[in-house]
Amino acid sequence: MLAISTRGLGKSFGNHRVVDGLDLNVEAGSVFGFLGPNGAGKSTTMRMMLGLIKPDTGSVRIMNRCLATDRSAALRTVGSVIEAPSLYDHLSGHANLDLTRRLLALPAKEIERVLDLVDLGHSASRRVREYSLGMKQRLAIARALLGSPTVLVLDEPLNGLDPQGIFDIRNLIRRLAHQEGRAVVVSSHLLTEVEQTADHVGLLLKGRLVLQGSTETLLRQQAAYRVLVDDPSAGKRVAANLKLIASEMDDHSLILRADTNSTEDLKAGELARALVVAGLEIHEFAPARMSLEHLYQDAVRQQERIPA
Ligand SMILES: Nc1ncnc2c1ncn2[C@@H]1O[C@H](COP(=O)(O)OP(=O)(O)OP(=O)(O)O)[C@@H](O)[C@H]1O
Repeated sequence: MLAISTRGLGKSFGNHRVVDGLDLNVEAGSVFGFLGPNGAGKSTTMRMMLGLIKPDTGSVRIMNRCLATDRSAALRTVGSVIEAPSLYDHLSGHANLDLTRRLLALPAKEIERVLDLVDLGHSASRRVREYSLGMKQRLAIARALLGSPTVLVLDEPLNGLDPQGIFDIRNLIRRLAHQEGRAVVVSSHLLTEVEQTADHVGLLLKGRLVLQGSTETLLRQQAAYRVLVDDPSAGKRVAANLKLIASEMDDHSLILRADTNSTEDLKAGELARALVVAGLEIHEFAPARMSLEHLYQDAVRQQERIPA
């Protein structure tokens, strides 16, 4: 089931087409990583998903309700944290949540439930000004969870966090999707983090969706090999002759792969033969995993070939 879908979603500011014909599909009970560099249009898209700004073209459906024609029913199923969490620093975590709980006319026990979910029960009576950024982020997510929305939209929730903060938020996001059955949309430009968190990804470049699908499937689509040879520079030349993309790792091994836009598959035998024929000594040769970073670089290269 689709928790959020957009069809032909578009938005311009003046002459600048910031979001251009997006068909996004966010599955229920899964994490959707919304990727793209700064200025790609992620926040604008999320704002349209939440009804904060009006699209020029296209539509948004949330839990099968049309945002334009059934706005309050559609938005009732969504919680969000957009940009920096706006919390009252001089109040406790509990008091911050209580303000929103009262506005939503929810029972008092709802606060304990969301505090438990984000693992902040022990710090609930402390003032928010004493919280780390990661704790503030978790508190903001707790607030978004008041009322048990089935969909959560989080804009850059990992920004500015230290490794422990990232780890906590990543686990929380996965738990909310996989154990609690919510759809969580997470925007980010941190490819490695999203690769470890998101079940599905969508990559936005200059307002256009250039890649969308299951993270696992996208990464498995194309063969890649990790090769350690005695002369990495010569290895790179062999790769270039075979029209392969070569990335040199810190240990001087090479990750060799076909461009994801190429229809040619990379054959291990052909590659090994070419390296040997070039007089290289192969110390290691093993299948390698593609990364979102690779897919991202390919998508950027592809887009540069297409005139805007
Ligand atoms: N209200 C606005 N008026 C004019 N231009 C805007 C407005 N909001 C966003 N933009 C422009 O639209 C483009 C996309 O911005 P957006 O914030 O959606 O990108 P983003 O992918 O979320 O990037 P970032 O991570 O930097 O926020 C940018 O060029 C931005 O300057």
